Amino acid sequence: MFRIGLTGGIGSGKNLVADLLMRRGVPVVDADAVAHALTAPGGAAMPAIRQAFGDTVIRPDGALDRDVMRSLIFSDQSLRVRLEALLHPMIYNEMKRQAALAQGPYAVFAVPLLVESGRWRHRVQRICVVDCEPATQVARVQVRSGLTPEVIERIMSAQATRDDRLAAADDVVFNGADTSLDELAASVDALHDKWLALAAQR
Ligand SMILES: CC(C)(COP(=O)(O)OP(=O)(O)OC[C@H]1O[C@@H](n2cnc3c(N)ncnc32)[C@H](O)[C@@H]1O)[C@@H](O)C(=O)NCCC(=O)NCCS
Ligand SMILES: Nc1ncnc2c1ncn2[C@@H]1O[C@H](COP(=O)(O)OP(=O)(O)OP(=O)(O)O)[C@@H](O)[C@H]1O
Repeated sequence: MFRIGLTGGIGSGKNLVADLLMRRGVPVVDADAVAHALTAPGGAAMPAIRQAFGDTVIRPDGALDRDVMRSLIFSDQSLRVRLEALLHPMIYNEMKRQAALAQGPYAVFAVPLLVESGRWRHRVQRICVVDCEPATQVARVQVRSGLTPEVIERIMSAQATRDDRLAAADDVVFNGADTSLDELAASVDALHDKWLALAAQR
């Protein structure tokens, strides 16, 4: 199957683009969704997380305490590396399992850290970047999560820069501060047509 990697910085609009594609019947395998399932109560990653980070990162219901873990990993790079080393292979394996069930001319892999990670780049035929101004990322995430601009900027500094991401892109969906949802849907429709045509040529 033709494979598209969909990526973008925090708050760029990746989830919106993925939803628009899903509404067009495209199978989307989503790294964030898999990561959340692995760290939910009873999630498969929780025993290893408890072992590596201790009980303070576990909520009473057995789920990952996301606020505690966020403050740990975005203030200490070695802890972020430790969490990623544990979670990323599990995320990847589960995404592979889900992808094997996908049907259709092409599938989309939504991966926030696609450009940063060596794992994905060569496993997709195209990279699509959802792009917006960094200030728009901060504003959107602030509204959505209530995190402070300082915390959001710290998360952004653990990600590829806008330029690095754009340099890796085969396709770009611009979703800036002034992009309406109708404009975003029109960009997604155009890409969907393009990817269907490319998938048909293979
Ligand atoms: C730190 C955690 C607990 C915070 O949880 P929270 O619910 O606030 O965020 P969520 O998981 O929904 O991620 C939101 C966004 O944060 C950014 N982000 C998450 N993890 C990372 C990371 N390791 N490095 C850089 N950015 C990250 C991405 O843009 C992602 O889309 C969580 O992000 C996590 O477990 N991260 C490690 C797993 C990972 O690397 N996930 C990225 C997708 S593979
Ligand atoms: N063009 C837009 N118009 C209005 N709201 C938008 C637009 N693009 C994104 N948003 C809003 O901004 C927030 C972030 O978008 P979204 O969740 O799609 O981003 P993301 O890149 O998946 O973020 P993350 O990396 O944090 O998961 C959401 O609340 C979304 O509804």
